[in-house]
Amino acid sequence: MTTALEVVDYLVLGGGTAGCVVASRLSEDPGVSVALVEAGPSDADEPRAHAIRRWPEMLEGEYDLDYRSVPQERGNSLIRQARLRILGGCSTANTMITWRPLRGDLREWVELGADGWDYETVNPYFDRILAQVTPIPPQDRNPYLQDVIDAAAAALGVPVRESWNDTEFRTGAGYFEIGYDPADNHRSSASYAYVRRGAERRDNLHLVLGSLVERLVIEDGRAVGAVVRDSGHRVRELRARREVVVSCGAIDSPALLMRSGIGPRKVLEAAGIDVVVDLPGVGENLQDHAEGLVIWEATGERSTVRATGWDAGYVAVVDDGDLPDVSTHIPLETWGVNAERHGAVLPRNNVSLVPNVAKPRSRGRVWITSPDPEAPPSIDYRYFTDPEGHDERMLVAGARLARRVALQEPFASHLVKEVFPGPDVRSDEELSAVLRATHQTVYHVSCTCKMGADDDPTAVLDPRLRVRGVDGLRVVDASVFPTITALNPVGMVLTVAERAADLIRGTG
Ligand SMILES: Cc1cc2nc3c(=O)[nH]c(=O)nc-3n(C[C@H](O)[C@H](O)[C@H](O)COP(=O)(O)OP(=O)(O)OC[C@H]3O[C@@H](n4cnc5c(N)ncnc54)[C@H](O)[C@@H]3O)c2cc1C
Repeated sequence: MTTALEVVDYLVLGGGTAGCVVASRLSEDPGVSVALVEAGPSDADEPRAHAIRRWPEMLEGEYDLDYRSVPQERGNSLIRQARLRILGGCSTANTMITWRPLRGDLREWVELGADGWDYETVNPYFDRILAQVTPIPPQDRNPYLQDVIDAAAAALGVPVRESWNDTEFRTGAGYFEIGYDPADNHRSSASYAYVRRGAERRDNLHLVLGSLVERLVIEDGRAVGAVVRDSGHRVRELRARREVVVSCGAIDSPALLMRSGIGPRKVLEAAGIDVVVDLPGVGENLQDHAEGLVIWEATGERSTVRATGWDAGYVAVVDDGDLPDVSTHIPLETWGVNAERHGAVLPRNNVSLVPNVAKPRSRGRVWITSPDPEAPPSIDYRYFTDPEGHDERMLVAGARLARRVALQEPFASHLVKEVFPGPDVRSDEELSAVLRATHQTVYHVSCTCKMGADDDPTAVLDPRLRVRGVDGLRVVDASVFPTITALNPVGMVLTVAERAADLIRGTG
């Protein structure tokens, strides 16, 4: 149903990955009304959103907010952070590599004060996910990827995995599990799985599309609604009888809180916004996965068979923890723009490995400088700034692992020579400098409205995802993570949203 009511029981702001789950689950109860407010359009008539292998065509176009950062002290200052303004949000343009929550990530969350987010409690929520998550079947398996998987397993001594989500692991190599239907390559986004396949026909779910939330309405310490502006610049107020849920993603959720007067006093005052709650953690604690790049000139031609083109990889432990330290994707086409900008001349026939820092310790921030809801927030990732140098060490370690894999058959036979960073770049210092200057984001920005313990002044949310200092207001999306997941986060975003629906309904 697409007409909007002015007053509903639950207002869900942001119809992205998490927002679609929450609105769909809450509207299962015909006795409540839910409005899902999304700045972008429906994905229903966008063919590039349906075929998951067309995901690159969704980037840097009309749906992509394409956020830039402030200059980076130690990382790449030219990162383009894709954020999708369309129903389903980033799940409508991503590669949907989906992992069951890792026990080690949740252990860390509980240690940081997220009571109730232990593995035993959270893990069953992954099994509720409606997105079709599947190991890649034979018809979509590219034989070149199989060669790299086999080489990685042999070179690094990790097992080849046929599937991942049915077991607990620290290491492995294999095709990933992906949210799609292999029969027709249809993306299983949150929009498709949760809203368009059923929930949108419910009378009690109101889709309010093309509507930007300017700010929350807070009265007497309680969130009671939101001011929204549609594409015709008509501004109106929507109100919630029960709760307001913010699901605008790890960049725009803190920005919306700040525009509404919830955030660090200094930031709000500098932006000319009246302080409603001085909450210093809003926008802080930003984490992202930075990925390095190693490129080789390749021999011969390779098959173009694919599910998404980013279908496989390996995860490895460098130190001795219970989580992977390095996660490496094996792309079918090299994303070479950062290397070329650095002066690399790439042969037409090339292949690459992209190792990312799985558990980064650096913390960045996002903040606003104006009350204008269309003004892009400022982002400072502060990549590779952790005092112990852990992130830099893992970036270098990831590139060294990639070089080891390249020496191993059957991958070695695909390669002529390394062309980037190049065989002359040998010392840790040299490797670090080149990799840091040219790294890419894996688009996993998170943790900017983290949940945490009562005595943590930087925790924006309590462990039931309620915003501290305001009644009737929760945040549900990748921003609530206390720390970033070691692997691709969308499985955890969906899991968190499933659990959030129970917390909101009072059944979890
Ligand atoms: C290119 C790309 C590839 C990726 N690949 C993978 C992958 O393979 N596996 C994986 O695990 N993760 C992947 N990710 C990351 C993953 O998709 C995200 O972490 C996840 O989807 C974030 O979900 P979210 O609900 O936090 O935010 P989003 O999905 O971004 O949803 C936020 C929504 O809020 C809306 N919104 C924002 N502000 C407002 C406002 N003021 N008013 C109204 N609406 C608003 C947005 O339009 C958007 O729809 C990828 C991301 C990208 C961009």
